[in-house]
Amino acid sequence: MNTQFLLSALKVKQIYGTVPKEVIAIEQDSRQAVSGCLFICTTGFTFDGHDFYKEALENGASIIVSERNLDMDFEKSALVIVSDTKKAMAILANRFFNYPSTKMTTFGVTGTNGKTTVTNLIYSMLREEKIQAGLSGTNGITINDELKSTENTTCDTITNQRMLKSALNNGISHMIMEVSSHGIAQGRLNGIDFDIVTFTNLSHDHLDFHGTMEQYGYTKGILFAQLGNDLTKNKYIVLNYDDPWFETYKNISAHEVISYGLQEQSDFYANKIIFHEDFTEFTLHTPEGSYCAKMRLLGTFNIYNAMAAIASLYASGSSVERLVTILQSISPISGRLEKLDINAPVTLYLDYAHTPNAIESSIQAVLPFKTNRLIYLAGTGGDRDDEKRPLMAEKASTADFVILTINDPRYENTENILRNMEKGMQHNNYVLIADRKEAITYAIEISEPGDILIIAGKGQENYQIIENTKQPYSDTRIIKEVSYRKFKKSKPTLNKNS
Ligand SMILES: CC(=O)N[C@H]1[C@@H](OP(=O)(O)OP(=O)(O)OC[C@H]2O[C@@H](n3ccc(=O)[nH]c3=O)[C@H](O)[C@@H]2O)O[C@H](CO)[C@@H](O)[C@@H]1O[C@H](C)C(=O)N[C@@H](C)C(=O)N[C@H](CCC(=O)O)C(=O)O
Ligand SMILES: Nc1ncnc2c1ncn2[C@@H]1O[C@H](COP(=O)(O)OP(=O)(O)OP(=O)(O)O)[C@@H](O)[C@H]1O
Repeated sequence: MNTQFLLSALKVKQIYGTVPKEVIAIEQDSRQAVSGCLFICTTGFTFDGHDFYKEALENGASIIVSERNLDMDFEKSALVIVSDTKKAMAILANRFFNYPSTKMTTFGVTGTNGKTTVTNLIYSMLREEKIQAGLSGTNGITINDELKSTENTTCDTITNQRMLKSALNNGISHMIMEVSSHGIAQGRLNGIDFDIVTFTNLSHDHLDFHGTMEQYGYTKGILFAQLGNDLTKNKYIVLNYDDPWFETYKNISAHEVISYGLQEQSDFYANKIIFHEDFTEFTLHTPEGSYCAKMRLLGTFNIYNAMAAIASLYASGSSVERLVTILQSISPISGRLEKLDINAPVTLYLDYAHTPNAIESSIQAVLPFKTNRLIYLAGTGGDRDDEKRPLMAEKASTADFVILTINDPRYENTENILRNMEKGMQHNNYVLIADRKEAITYAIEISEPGDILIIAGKGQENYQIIENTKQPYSDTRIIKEVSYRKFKKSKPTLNKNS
């Protein structure tokens, strides 16, 4: 791209040296810098990108964008000083990739729980309609059904713009993005022209980062504000009417609100709910009429997720009747209260619950089928929100027996994590087992015919974070091996992803 044109998007404070005619790439990570690229220095939580400009130059960067003067040879490369490199990064990335989000229907889904489920439902429904759709979130980026893993649920600004551009080049017309509160707070979404933003719910999580629930809620609200005030475009906010943040969020943007919930006041509401062991039935009332809905997803929380997805697609112009038909055929989302086929006299669910509210929701979902004991394995991560730990154990206490363990220890002392969680236990039927594999083995070993087991915390993730490295790890693999040993009924079917 022509450098003058690119830089004219900014109020530049000072330019040292002569800028080259063209910029061939933009990068914020010196390790990714390539010949002829523009490197932007941003200050992070761990490093200051300004400390890496020399590495970027060695890798061939021809322009450095910085907040301060740097010791450089201006004969060889140029230095552009701006007041806020994070803001500049989004402005430059959007211009460099030519504003791809403005050329697609772009969905953003945020909330404490349910983002992956709702985004996957929207994606699957669109794919079922043969619409070219892309998806980004906790499981990575999927373009044309091809999955690429990513570091974050919500990628950094430049990766986002590159992804959107690549999606556009691949013919994608609808992009669905999981939006984390970290992503919003760090401006990773700046410049993304969302058409529909959807809110699932807000409950205790990530307070190590946000400090208070108010700050956490405020941060989520920024996404709704970012829909803007330009009413020449039809944009929508899809909100959970039953969440206490509904009233706050509904007034944040000038755009129309579409609400969903279990109360008649919502635009989309569900009643006459019948829970079956393998599916759920309910009547869905919508602005287009009432329908008998059926889905293979379980629990009241998934009725909320299904309504969030349907209401979001209704906002983008889909027919509700058609969406209700498609919903029936959608498979449960991998690792989200997913019933695993282990050919045993117990029922075992793999779940990703790692917040107090999610644990409560997953337990509520299986209670209608409980005939014997409910055994719940709850895990949490090290070096993250420690306030939620006792609250998680408190919610898990609804189960008859609880195993407290760890998801990703990182650098934290495992004893410390478990003792923290233990404080919330409401009865004495529990054990603390730091090693997750041992904990899962224990849960299955003590199970008896008729028991329900929920193995929560990691879902289908294929790693465990120990110190700062991701070690290969899989709950599914352990579950299948141990249950085969215990029940010896069928050989476990393991594929390379399990
Ligand atoms: C705490 C946090 O959110 N950190 C995120 C942040 O990293 P950071 O601020 O620490 O960046 P840094 O490592 O200090 O680097 C600063 C700058 O120096 C540059 N640098 C750094 C090193 C080097 O050698 N060369 C170099 O140029 C970096 O590219 C960067 O531009 O910005 C990075 C780029 O956007 C993110 O990848 C990183 O996510 C880390 C890995 C992370 O674990 N984040 C979690 C908390 C997170 O964001 N989670 C949410 C999901 C939460 C949920 O819902 O469960 C998510 O969206 O993933
Ligand atoms: N709408 C909901 N309300 C409450 N709990 C939910 C809801 N949807 C999902 N859950 C619970 O949260 C877990 C994680 O679901 P999901 O992955 O869809 O959420 P998420 O917001 O993407 O999570 P994360 O941000 O951690 O990736 C599920 O396994 C389930 O236990």
